[in-house]
Amino acid sequence: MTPSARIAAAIAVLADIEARRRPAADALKDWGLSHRFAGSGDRAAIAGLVYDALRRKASAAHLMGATTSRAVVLGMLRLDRGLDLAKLEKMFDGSRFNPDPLTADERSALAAAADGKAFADAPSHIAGDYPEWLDLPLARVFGDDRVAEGRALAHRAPLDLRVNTLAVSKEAGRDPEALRGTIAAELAHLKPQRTRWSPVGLRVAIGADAKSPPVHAEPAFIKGQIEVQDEGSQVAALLAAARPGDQVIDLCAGGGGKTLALAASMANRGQLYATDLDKRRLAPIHARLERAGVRDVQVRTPRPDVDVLEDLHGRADLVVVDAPCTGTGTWRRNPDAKWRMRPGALSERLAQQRTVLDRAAGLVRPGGRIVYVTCSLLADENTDQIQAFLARHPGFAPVPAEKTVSVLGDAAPAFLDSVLTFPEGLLMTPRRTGTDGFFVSVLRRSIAI
Ligand SMILES: C[S@@+](CC[C@H](N)C(=O)[O-])C[C@H]1O[C@@H](n2cnc3c(N)ncnc32)[C@H](O)[C@@H]1O
Repeated sequence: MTPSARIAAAIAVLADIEARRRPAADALKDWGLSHRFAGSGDRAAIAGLVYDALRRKASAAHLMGATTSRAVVLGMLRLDRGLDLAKLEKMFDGSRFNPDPLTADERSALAAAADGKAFADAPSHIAGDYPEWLDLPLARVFGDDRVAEGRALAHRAPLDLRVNTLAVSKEAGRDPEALRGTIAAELAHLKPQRTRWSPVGLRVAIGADAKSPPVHAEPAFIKGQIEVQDEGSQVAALLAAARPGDQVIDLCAGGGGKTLALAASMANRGQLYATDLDKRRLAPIHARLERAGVRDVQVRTPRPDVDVLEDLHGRADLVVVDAPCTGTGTWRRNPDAKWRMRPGALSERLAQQRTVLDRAAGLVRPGGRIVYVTCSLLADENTDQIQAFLARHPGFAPVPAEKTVSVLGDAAPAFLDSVLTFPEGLLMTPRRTGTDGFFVSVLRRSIAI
């Protein structure tokens, strides 16, 4: 397919998403099924156009003065891909498979982008590309920076990998930097860069038209030496500071992303218990633990009316609560979710977070810690949730961010400068740390019972 035909296809897929209010992934899948001639490169490029258009949906529509899928794609091509009027005229030529020629209105809207005034009077939620109802909640956290934070969330995320020190260590010694170097050399064809904060992270940039590389087919992945994990998630697991020999509970283990990282910090020594409310979410963890060479994890699959952690009450050195949340910090990766999110979903998550935090409180030993993590940017799910927890559980106190970050070693001071800090914890964002948005709060239980 030509670049123009791909654009026409992306406009059709977006129109389907809007008309049938369906998830982008479903609409893209259907398009693929009914256009079997399209190769994998075409499909990836069309998906890239659709997701980029969703990322810039509000600003692109504002620029074009229309909310149609064609307007949103045109606005995105101008704002995000930097295509100027002359280039767009050539691509929108109306020939077979290509989009119709530009109208006079479209031409003048696109020309206006060049003078930089198109957003001078735009409200924050349009300039920052997020839903209007979230303007106040985001203003509460970021103030006037919310537009810049929203813009950073409207860019594509890179592909981040975590080097699994458990699986590589036999070949290169235990020094994480040496292990990272070994894997970086093995993946040289992907041009990985060392991540800034995580000492075991590698970052692969992905171009606008490029597919995500098939990491799952890499020998290093098959051998369990790398995992796909956003650097923010890696850092959140590092800040939990699980140590070899600890008794650790991962209460919301899901598919095990954090569990695997915690197990690596513990160097397979001690005991890590992984559980989740939903056994279907937990199921993939078994194969992942096996592939990663993790030996110190017991998976406790939930059972109806049974407390599968009953024997662990008041015993854990560390309980990690990777809480269910709105995912507002991951909008780079899920631009579709950004526009689909509703206030009802927030209240539901808040109730779940309360339940799981209260459960965690009963599991920690005196002197032990809860590490509460969300991939949300909203105060309701982060600082407010922790304040309410501390009011219900006066035996816990937050550990200051300055102390929490010390596990990052040489990177700690710059990391502390980059994050937003609160008495209850710290917040990473794409704009500040180049990661997904993650809130981390460390809560220590007092020794006195
Ligand atoms: C953010 S996801 C976890 C992601 C996972 N830790 C990872 O890194 O791949 C949140 C998880 O919390 C689980 N959950 C929700 N309510 C819970 C509860 N009351 N107790 C335990 N888990 C719960 C959900 O099923 C979901 O898998």
